Amino acid sequence: MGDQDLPGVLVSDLEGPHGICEDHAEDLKRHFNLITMQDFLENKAQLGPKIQAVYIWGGRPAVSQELLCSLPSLKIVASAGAGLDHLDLGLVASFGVKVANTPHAVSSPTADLGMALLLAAARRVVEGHQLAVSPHTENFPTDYMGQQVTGATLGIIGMGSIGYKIAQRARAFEMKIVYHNRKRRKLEEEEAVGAIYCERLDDLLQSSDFVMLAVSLTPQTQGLIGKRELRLMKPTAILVNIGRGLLVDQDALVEALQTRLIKAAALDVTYPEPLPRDHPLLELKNIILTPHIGSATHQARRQMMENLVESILASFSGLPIPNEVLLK
Ligand SMILES: O=C(O)C(=O)CO
Repeated sequence: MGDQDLPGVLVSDLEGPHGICEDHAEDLKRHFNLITMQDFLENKAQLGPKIQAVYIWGGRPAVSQELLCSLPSLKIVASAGAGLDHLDLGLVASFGVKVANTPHAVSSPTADLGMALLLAAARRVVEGHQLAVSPHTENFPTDYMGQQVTGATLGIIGMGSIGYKIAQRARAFEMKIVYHNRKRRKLEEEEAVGAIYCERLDDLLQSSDFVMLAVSLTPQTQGLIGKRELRLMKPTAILVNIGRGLLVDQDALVEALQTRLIKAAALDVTYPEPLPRDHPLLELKNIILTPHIGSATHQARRQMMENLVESILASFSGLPIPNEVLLK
């Protein structure tokens, strides 16, 4: 079968910063005729009817009403990662189109990164590296102190699969774990990681040495951590965000870090991404920033691609779709 006979799948780009992973393209091309957004836009009338799936990588391409209207054969929107805040699920469903994502592929690497940020912020690893390599360093200070992780209390906000994997890792650090979630976990799941449910977010904020945001961004969670919540946290507390930037009121966070209302923050996600180069968060010493790399391991990214292929192929064959996202 020639490329043109394979089912059409829309991707943002094949290369560049917004492209799909380079080494994935060859695998994808064995199953699909990959059509880039640019090719589609240049020839909508001919290519639109051929496209049966949209492959979202790094949140792109954006799926708008206009796009959905120009894809009459579309069966599925397959989105890499766990977060779905870039998609209007109701809109997609109204076109009779299915949605799938890859929550299982990303949960372990994202939890690993959450722990890496927690440890790095607690022990001031990035600042320490800068000190150790600086040409101006003559002696190592004896008072270069961090926060102890072992035995500290970790408050996890969002106890889905990522939050739960963080709890599993934190247990190995002998941390006390409290969590806040829309729905309480089963007793045996709580006991397996020694996690205590906090019905009130305020109680978690007041008692935690580390607060980990592992919750999805929804209209209900946007701005979850604002001025009031930051004030409730301990002055020695560290905030880690591996969810989405908009979970936190960023201006309030800047102020809290500048005035030492809290000790430090470690963020894999901000808004926008990247931050403008003159953003006040970039000036602070008590912050660690990473460029949204929760799922960025070769293994996870390959599994994400393979999971998307499985979901797309299942939708074409009318089979149950692995990782289908159902409207709540
Ligand atoms: O899976 C996601 O949605 C992520 O953003 C991982 O970092």
